[in-house]
Formats: sequence, structure tokens, C-alpha cells
Amino acid sequence: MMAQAPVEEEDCPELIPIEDQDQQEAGGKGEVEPGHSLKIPVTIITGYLGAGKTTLLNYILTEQHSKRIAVILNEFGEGSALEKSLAISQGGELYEEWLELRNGCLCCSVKDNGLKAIENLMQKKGKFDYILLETTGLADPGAVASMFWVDAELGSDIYLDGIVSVVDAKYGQQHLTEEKPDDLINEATRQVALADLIIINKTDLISQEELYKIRTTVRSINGLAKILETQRSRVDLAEVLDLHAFDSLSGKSLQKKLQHVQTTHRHLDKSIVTVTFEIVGNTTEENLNEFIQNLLWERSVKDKTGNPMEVIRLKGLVSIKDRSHQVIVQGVHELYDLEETMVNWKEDDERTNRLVLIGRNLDKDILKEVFIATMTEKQENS
Ligand SMILES: Nc1nc2c(ncn2[C@@H]2O[C@H](COP(=O)(O)OP(=O)(O)OP(=O)(O)O)[C@@H](O)[C@H]2O)c(=O)[nH]1
Repeated sequence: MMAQAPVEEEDCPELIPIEDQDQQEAGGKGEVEPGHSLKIPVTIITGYLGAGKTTLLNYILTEQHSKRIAVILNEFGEGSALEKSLAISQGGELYEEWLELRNGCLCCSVKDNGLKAIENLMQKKGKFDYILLETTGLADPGAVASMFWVDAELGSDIYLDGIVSVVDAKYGQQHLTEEKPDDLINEATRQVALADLIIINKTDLISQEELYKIRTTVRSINGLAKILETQRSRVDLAEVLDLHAFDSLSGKSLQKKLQHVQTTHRHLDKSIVTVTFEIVGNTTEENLNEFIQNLLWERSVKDKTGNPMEVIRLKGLVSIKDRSHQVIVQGVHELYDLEETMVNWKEDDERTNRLVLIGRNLDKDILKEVFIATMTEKQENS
């Protein structure tokens, strides 16, 4: 899969080995297998059409910083992304090749979802230590995020660091409350629901009251993500990069974070909400898998009116019987993963399972009941 046109091989610049120290600074995952370099983080930038994704990427590409970032711009959307990236590239020529910019960043514009560009980029390993991938305004970032879990070969070189969603302060309210025919979830809402960081951009165009309103709507959908407010997508890079939203490094901070997440409330009848719950005790891996699979795969967990619960994002810290370390649960749509953290349960710690779910038709009490039922079921029998 990584094999690419051998003709260009000769033109390829010599690979520069990545120093360990660089990696530490870049917040790399730190998993070094013999003969392998460290994994490169990928941040997915999503957001509705015109929200300010390209503005954010261009800001990062032109700003002076010490990071060597590779940016993949998606040219969907009347070519606006392309036009702006061309403004940065010299000469205004179309390019699909990787372009090296003055501040050490690499940039490439693609037509598809960026997977090919990443494969292509990996041939330049050593020239960058971070990847930013912009999805098209109408894309479901969950599908892109899933690629990193499903594609084992890709997963050995890179890891998903986080999903950043840019929301248009002026039109976001409209995008997020728009009801879709056939009971579908609209893209804007899905993008906010999946995000680990939400940037409410274009705050110059709205009043304080409007800002409060959009912030409340965003929070009502996603109770977990951090929210930033910007003009021209100007953010501190440290707030966007190295979120470690999906890996076990987040173990300790996740525990603190999950304690403060609140269940949110609907702003529309069929809207997306965040539900949190905590159940004291131990579960087993088998029982936990059953709970998650019933929820995500079988769709057999239903709300009071008989509608299946629909989970877009799932996060949790759980206690597995006979395991001394805390375990993280991560889910995006129907994909999920259990990963042991570095954090030990202490002797006098109360063993608990804390879960956060973002989705539709979620009922906290029913979820708790089902979790408890699955948790005790097979332990009692064994
Ligand atoms: N007033 C105002 N305009 C902004 C701001 N940020 C971006 N814009 C403008 O909004 C328009 C859309 O910005 P883009 O960055 O292209 O948005 P995008 O999300 O990449 O758009 P698509 O690629 O079409 O999905 C551009 O004309 C920007 O100049 C802001 O903070 N305030």
C-alpha cells in the first residue's frame, strides 16, 4: 500500500531521521518498536461549509512556529480550499504534489478523503512530525477517523490525535438546528458530536447574546469537547495539537475530565445529546464487549419509546476484573476499542466505570440499567 511511483524515488530528498527529543516535544506516543520510528499524530479538521477550516490551516501554514506540519487540504467545495492554498503556494500553479513551505510545513491539496495523500506523505517520513487533515465540509469525520483504526498498515505509522470541528458563529445555529428529511442526523451536528475540540469561528460577526446562544447549542450536543472562540481561526497551536484524545496517554487527564462532564439536554426533539453515567464495581472484558456491541452493532438498546439508541461517540474509563490498570474505551460510530492505560487502580480506590456517550435517543437510566445487567450477568454465572 505504501509503494508509490518508483520513478519519483530518485527525486525524493534524503530522509532525515527524527530525533527522539523532537518526538518528545511533539508529544509522540512514545511506542518504539525495534527498527521502527515513532508514530506521527494526525488531527482531523472538520466543520461545515465555509466555517473557517481552510482559514485555520492557512493560518497554521503561514505562521512562524517551530513545528514541521504536513497539511492535507481537501479541495471540495467549489475549489475554495484550493484557491486559498494556491495563494500560499508560489506561482499559483495547481499542485497535487507535496509542497514545502518557508516555515518548514508541507502542504498538499487532494480531491479524495486524503488517505492516498497520507500514504504518499509517509514516503517523506522524517520531514515532518505532525499531520493535519482537512475533511470536506459535508464529510462525516467519523468515516475518516475510522480509517486509522481499520487500516492496520496506516495505523503502524500514524495515530489519530483528535478531531477538531470549526463552527460558523453566524450560521452555525442554523446549520445545527436544521432538521433533515428521513430522520437523518445533519452533517453539522455530527461534526460537532464527534469533535474533541470545537472552534466557534467568526465571532466578529455576532453579538454577545448570539455567541452565548451558539455556545449553548454546541455544548448541548457535545458535553465533552473543549470549546474555543476565534476570529479568522486564530488559535494557539498548543490548543489544537497533541490532544491525545484517542490514546491511552490521556488516561490520567481523562479520568479528571470525565468526572466533570455533565449530561446535556435536548434543544430539539430529535437532537444529539451527551449522556454520562458511573457504575461502581468491576466488569469483565466479555461483559463490556457485550454491552457495547448490543449498543453499537445490534442496536438492541432502546429508549422508552422503543427507538434504538444511536451512539456517535463513546468514551469511558472502566474497571475490568483482575486487571490492575484502568482501561479506556473509545468509540466512533460502530467502531470501538479498549486500551489499557498506564494508570493503576490504587488499593483504596473505589473501582468504577465512567462512560460518556454522545448520540441520539440516549436515555441515561436505561443505559445504566443495561450496563449493570450486563456487568453482573456472566460474572454471577462464572
Ligand atoms: N468575518 C469573518 N470571516 C471569516 C472568518 N474566518 C473565515 N472567514 C471567511 O469565511 C469564508 C470561508 O472560510 P474558509 O476558511 O474557506 O471556510 P472552509 O470551512 O474552509 O470552507 P469550505 O472549504 O468551503 O468548507 C472566507 O471568505 C473567509 O475569509 C472570521 O473569523 N470572520
